[in-house]
Amino acid sequence: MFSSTRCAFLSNSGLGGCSSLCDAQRKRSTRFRVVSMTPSSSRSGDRNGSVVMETPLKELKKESTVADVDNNPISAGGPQDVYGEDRATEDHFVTPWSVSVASGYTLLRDPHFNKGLAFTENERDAHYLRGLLPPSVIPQETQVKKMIQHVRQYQVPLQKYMAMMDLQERNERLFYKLLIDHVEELLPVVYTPTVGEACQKYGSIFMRPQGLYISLKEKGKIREVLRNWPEKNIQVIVVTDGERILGLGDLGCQGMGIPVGKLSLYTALGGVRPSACLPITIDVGTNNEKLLNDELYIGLKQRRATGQEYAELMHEFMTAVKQTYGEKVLIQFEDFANHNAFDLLEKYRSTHLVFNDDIQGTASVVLAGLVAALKLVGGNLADHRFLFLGAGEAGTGIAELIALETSKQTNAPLAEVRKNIWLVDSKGLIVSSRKDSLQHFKKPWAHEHEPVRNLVDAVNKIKPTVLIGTSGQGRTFTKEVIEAMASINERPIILSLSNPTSQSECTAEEAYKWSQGRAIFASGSPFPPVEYEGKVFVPGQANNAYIFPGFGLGLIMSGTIRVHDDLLLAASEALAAQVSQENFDKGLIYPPFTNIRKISAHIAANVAAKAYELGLATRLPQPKDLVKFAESCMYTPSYRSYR
Ligand SMILES: NC(=O)C1=CN([C@@H]2O[C@H](COP(=O)(O)OP(=O)(O)OC[C@H]3O[C@@H](n4cnc5c(N)ncnc54)[C@H](OP(=O)(O)O)[C@@H]3O)[C@@H](O)[C@H]2O)C=CC1
Ligand SMILES: CC(=O)C(=O)O
Ligand SMILES: [Mg+2]
Repeated sequence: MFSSTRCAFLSNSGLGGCSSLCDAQRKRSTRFRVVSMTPSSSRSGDRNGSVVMETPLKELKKESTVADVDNNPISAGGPQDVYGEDRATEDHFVTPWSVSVASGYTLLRDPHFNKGLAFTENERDAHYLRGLLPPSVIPQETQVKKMIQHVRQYQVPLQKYMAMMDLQERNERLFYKLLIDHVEELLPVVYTPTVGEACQKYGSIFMRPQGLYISLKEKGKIREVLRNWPEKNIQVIVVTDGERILGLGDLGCQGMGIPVGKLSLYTALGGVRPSACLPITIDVGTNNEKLLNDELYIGLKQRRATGQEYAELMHEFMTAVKQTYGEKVLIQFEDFANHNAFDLLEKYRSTHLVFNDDIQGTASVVLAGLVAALKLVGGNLADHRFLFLGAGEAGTGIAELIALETSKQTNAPLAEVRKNIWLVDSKGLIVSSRKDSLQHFKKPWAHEHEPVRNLVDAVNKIKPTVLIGTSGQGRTFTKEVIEAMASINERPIILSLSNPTSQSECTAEEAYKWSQGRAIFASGSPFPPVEYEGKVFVPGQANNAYIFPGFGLGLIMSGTIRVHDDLLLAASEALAAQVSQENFDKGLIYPPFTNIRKISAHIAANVAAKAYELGLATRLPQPKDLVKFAESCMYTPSYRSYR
């Protein structure tokens, strides 16, 4: 469909494009690095199957009319979202290499550059859009208003989710603007709880791949698979193997919804460029019988590989990522089952920039909430007693960070402060006399105590001031449990962290009602405000989404090369400091998500400051004002003008 005059070049960050480089273009393009799109070519086009011609930047005069360079210090030097078009000789380009994206119909189909009806009259003339759009020019703000109405018209959360995914596929900047402007309303749509249902039904709602699938079939070829991804300057990868998706269990390959959702929060909440984010699902099979028998299941139809086969695939993946994207790419492990999660973290934490969100990110967010809660209930961490239902990744991760912080505050040995923290798993209270062989991550919590089988008895015996649910089992904080907490404490702190909503240990209403309105409550998935005896209680959301976007930004902007526990403490401290008196007055222990970008900038700054202090940051010199620097690094989704 492209004539020689209309066919435009494709930039390193533009999707889709013309199927071959036309002659006229080829002539003009010799001064530039130009990618001719063949079916196998990628956006950077430095691979077999692409025609690549490069010209160093000095041969291109810098020009001032390209208004859309990502003004982002942390992406400088790498491929950026730069729009140009095929008037190559007019020196329209500012990147070191590559330029230009498709124009006309192809431009409208490119989610990175599409602006829909917001294309101006001039842009419509310049980019061959005349006639391809209805005549009205509608600014982005108005498009946002229209889109939020569109999403609101759906009553079913999954339909809202699909409307959002559809928008992300059509117009990325509008998607992010909408998400940022309506974050409280849309977080439950693109993230928990709805993303859980989306993963369960991924096979039937699957439209277009949104991330990379690396299965056992790709063993031995993972570097090649990584090169198939159209973006080259990757800064954050969220990877899952789908074995423990939220509290929904093994969803195999359909767990992809989680990395996709988490990374959209990296951008919306933390300001990391979308093109720097790569969602990955490792498919080693699934043990979910329902999926194995489902003809629409999108993953490998085999039982999960384990042992050496699993370890080898993961090792090839970890090695390939570092070789492809370098030392400083951040890898976030997400929703692995605990029998792999702890081992993977242990194995790679000293060689890669990795963290496990469920173990470490969750710990950081919960510690922040607890520190804030102490302002309402009084005392220091050391004065409190903690009981967990659930002793897996989240439970033991949080327990360890509380112990670490308490030990720092009191100078008491870790082993000593751990004695104030108790965990219950599916077999009862974890005590030293337990006959079953405890997994290694439970052992530090096996204190001297008689065996206790159930949670109510554990509450009555341990007399905790804080009860934390990390069991993945819904409605396990029964009336009896919450009444017991309320009889022991004037202000019981109760956190039901399990996701999605169906797995929450109790609802907000139950927590407030059964404690006669005295509980300080937060949950992993959001609950609406509750009215109890004429008073409105607003529950907080204790979710790692508060931490990982800002945490990741802090690591990236400082060029940090390893994650140290002190960085998680720094993130936690920064989040706790963002809870205002107004929030406390409402009984909240987390600030609202409406301010999340500001919160993320503070988290990023505190994390980066600690990384510099520990000598882990490689971006030198250290910026003077790290909060401002963090803000300046953030991607903003406003449309750029294409001149
Ligand atoms: N709010 C947030 O930000 C986050 C929330 N989560 C949520 O936390 C939940 C747990 O995640 P994670 O820790 O990774 O999962 P794990 O599988 O690692 O741990 C689950 C733990 O719960 C225990 N358990 C299961 N059933 C019961 C029961 N009936 N009674 C008591 N204990 C039980 C398990 O016992 P056993 O060891 O004996 O099998 C295990 O110790 C999930 O729902 C997840 O969505 C996770 C991360 C972040
Ligand atoms: C929030 C999260 O990471 C989880 O539930 O697994
Ligand atoms: Mg998770």
